[in-house]
Amino acid sequence: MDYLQIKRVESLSGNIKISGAKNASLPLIAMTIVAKNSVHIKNLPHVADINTLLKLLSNLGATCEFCDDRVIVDTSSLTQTKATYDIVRTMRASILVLGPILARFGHCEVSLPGGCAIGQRPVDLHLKALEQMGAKINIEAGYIQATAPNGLRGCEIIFDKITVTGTANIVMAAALASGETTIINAAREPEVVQLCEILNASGAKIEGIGTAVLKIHGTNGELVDIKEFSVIPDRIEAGTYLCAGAITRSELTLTHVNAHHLGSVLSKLEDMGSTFSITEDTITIHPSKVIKSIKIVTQEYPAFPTDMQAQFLALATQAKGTSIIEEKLFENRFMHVSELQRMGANISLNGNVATINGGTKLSGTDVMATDLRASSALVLAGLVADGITNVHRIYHLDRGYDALEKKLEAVGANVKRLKE
Ligand SMILES: CC(=O)N[C@H]1[C@@H](OP(=O)(O)OP(=O)(O)OC[C@H]2O[C@@H](n3ccc(=O)[nH]c3=O)[C@H](O)[C@@H]2O)O[C@H](CO)[C@@H](O)[C@@H]1O
Ligand SMILES: C=C(OP(=O)(O)O)C(=O)O
Repeated sequence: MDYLQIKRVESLSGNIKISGAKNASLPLIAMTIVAKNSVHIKNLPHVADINTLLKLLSNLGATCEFCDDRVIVDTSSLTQTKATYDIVRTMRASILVLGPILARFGHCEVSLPGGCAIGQRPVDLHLKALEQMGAKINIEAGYIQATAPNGLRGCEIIFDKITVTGTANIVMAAALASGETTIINAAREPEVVQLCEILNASGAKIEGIGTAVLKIHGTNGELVDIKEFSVIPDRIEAGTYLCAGAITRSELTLTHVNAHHLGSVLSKLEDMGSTFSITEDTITIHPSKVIKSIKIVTQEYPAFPTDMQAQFLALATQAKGTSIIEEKLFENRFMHVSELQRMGANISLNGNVATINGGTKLSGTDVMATDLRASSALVLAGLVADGITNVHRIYHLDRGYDALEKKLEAVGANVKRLKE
């Protein structure tokens, strides 16, 4: 198994190119199931989750030609409609194939994803919405069995909670359904916006894109003609490298990035003392010597993302004073706290609220990554910890960070991928 060895660095400098967004690529790859043509997707990140979803589609009968950061997916030969446990257990986002396969074939089986390291993460809202659209859903032997022999029908869906993949799933299903579907309390994340925009550019009709109410006019089973497109930049990867600049007090420039997607992250970093120079596709962080303490509550977009909570928690260990971070999305997303404590951080946890008494000296040691963003939080801590930090179980990190150690090394960090 690989691990990352990180040595303390005085400072970083240079440019980091941001990759395409994992969380945008996944629904966009699933979307190829509702296409009548082969689809050319550009700017995909080199991360394990993308390979997993492409493997799932290949198992179902699609052809996927992957070259560098591009893929051509052709689902015209897709015949299988069962997403099996061996793949779904490695990536929850496999649930994204449920809506499109059901809408196209009238039946689909997907292994129940179950919980994961950050929380229970049920898919009840996806299933309830599909039932409202006329699907019959049966859960048997760990599988979701969904049928809609007469096709899905548009209707009004009110999500009790905002769900990102739930919104994406229903948007794709509704695009092929008959009639009009209204999703109330829809997710407004840029990744959902891109999915809707690509579908619209391909002949679908979705109104209210980027708002909490989406109106989707179904094509009544007619597959859509999807044009070639490029995945939006990864705002969470970008946020992570901005935290690397802030924690090492280094000026870094991110390229191929969209600052409009990073409003709440930039605003919190500003509150902590950093300033920024921003162009259409670059962000340069000018960090302050003294990092100020912060108060953060994770919420749905456009508020502060849960996917940046662990990285800001690592940053807060180096701030002057006491920071408070409240996690509102996932009940178990503080697993990095005990590892940061082992490095010397002064953090107390009370339910879903972490209190971080900053300004502690961290010392490098062996630490265990517990999930994707916990992994990058430990890397950030390792950049400023005395001695050597070894981050183990980085298969979590590899799910969602494209060449993290290479990107950090290129700006002067001492990060090496080694074998156990
Ligand atoms: C691949 C992808 O895009 N992953 C992102 C997506 O995950 P994902 O789409 O899985 O997260 P959701 O937005 O669905 O989850 C939000 C909250 O709703 C709950 N919920 C969700 C669905 C449901 O049927 N029932 C239910 O109770 C979840 O447990 C969670 O508490 O959004 C999360 C929240 O921004 C991010 O952390 C993930 O990085
Ligand atoms: C939680 C994340 O991803 P997933 O929903 O795929 O687990 C993430 O990207 O931080």
